[in-house]
Amino acid sequence: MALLEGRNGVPLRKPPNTLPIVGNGILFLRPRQKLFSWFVKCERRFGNETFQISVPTLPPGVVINDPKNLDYVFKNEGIFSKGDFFKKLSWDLFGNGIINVDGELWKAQRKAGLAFLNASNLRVLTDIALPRYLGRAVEHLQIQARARKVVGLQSVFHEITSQLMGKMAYDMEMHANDDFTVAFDYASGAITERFQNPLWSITERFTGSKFREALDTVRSFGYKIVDSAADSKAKKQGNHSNPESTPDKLDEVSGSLIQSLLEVFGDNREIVSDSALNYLSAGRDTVAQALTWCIYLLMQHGSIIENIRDEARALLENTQQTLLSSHNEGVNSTIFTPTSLPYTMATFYEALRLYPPIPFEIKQCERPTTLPDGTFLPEKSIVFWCTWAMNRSTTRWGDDADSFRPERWLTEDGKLITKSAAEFPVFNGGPRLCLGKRMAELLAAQVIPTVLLTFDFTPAYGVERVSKSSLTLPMKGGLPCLVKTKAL
Ligand code: HEM
Repeated sequence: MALLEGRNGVPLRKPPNTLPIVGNGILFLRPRQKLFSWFVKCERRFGNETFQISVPTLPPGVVINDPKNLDYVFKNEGIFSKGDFFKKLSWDLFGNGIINVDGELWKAQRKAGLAFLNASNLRVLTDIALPRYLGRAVEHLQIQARARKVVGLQSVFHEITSQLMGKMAYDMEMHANDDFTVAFDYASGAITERFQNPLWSITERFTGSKFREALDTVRSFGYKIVDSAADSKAKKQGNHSNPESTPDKLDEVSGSLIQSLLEVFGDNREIVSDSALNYLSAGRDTVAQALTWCIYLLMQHGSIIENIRDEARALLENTQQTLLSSHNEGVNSTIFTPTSLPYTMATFYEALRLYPPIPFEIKQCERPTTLPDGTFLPEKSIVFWCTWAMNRSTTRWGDDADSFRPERWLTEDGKLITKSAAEFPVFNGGPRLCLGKRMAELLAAQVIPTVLLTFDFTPAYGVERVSKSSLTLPMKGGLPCLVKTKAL
């Protein structure tokens, strides 16, 4: 394998404390919070300069921080692929799912996803499904408030996104605390550890029995989704032939993702199952985590909560609507959209900036290339960017980059500022831009004002919350809160 040569003939700098042989490997064994801080320190030391990283588990690699370089990576999907390295380590969990493949297999799954997330399905999501599941969450919180019980808010958000994805994508009832979810969480943590532990293939032989059990649970759930899709198709056909039955719009679109996958991949049960599981993980965990970190930050910034409430109340008053109404099943939250609530969306984006649900990204070079800053990358080398650190760059976000300040996302006349994917890579970019970006925004626009107008939240934890080991950013121990119902 070729070695890194440098930039315009000059060798790339290495981070301080790089050791002979193990390079920066020891750092990768430390808790992820320490690793995040290390990347932030490196970003502040090197700025936009690409630097070299050496970890015994990784092929030769560089860390990029310059949006110009990232833009080049996004636009050259043919050069920068998921690569053998990533695929090998995450294969047991993601298999042939969209997150783990390139080429034709990726294209076909992306097409199925685009069909699922079309405008008319998203309309059913915002107008019927979300108000229903959000309404159930509000009811649950009201009961907990009356009982003065501590509530785990991360689980509440997870429950909303599980029900939503379960019904719309798979036509299945799914919940946040089912065996599959627990097993998936465990397996995701174990896969992340593979990226840090050079001896994983040996250590897992001795310590991996729980991991293997978790993978079995995940896999059998994948097959359950596929089998249930076939049943549900038959049931629907039966209903249509019955003139008495009037399926609601949600029933009509439910299961549309799995049905598209079945159409594309026919009876290849394994690929359909891998793909379904990948979509499930991409679609429900990320949003639930983003909402959790957002409320966590808001609990430390009471004035921002008041601004969100004012914005949402003004909208309800102007349109003479009420949020909780006995006529609706669920809440009447449809009026809350990304366009109608710029301050709320600025807050959501600011939370995503400080706590990006996918904090690290890795690509591998399929052939030699040179980045726009002149860094030469040989075939198979790794390109690494840490969204967590890029989003805290003082060069790009100012001296207060560490502060939670939604106003930075607003123009003087209150309009939302948009950033390019390379400047703000939270949703990735280029042809592999997150397929669910719009869905995530629609969810945030309804969930955040609804819960803040209906409840006061008080932290029921003593220390700063951190993320646990995972490919995404779950809050370790969840977000325990005391909840008080507000008079509307
Ligand atoms: C705040 C919420 C979300 C964030 C921050 C987020 C972020 C991302 C990121 C960074 C990637 C690139 C991952 C990689 O290739 O390594 C991605 C891909 C993807 N996301 Fe999201 N996502 C979110 C919500 C959603 C939702 C709601 C869905 C709906 C199903 C979704 C579906 C996908 C899919 C299918 C991909 C793979 C796209 C491809 O490779 O072509 N995401 N997302």
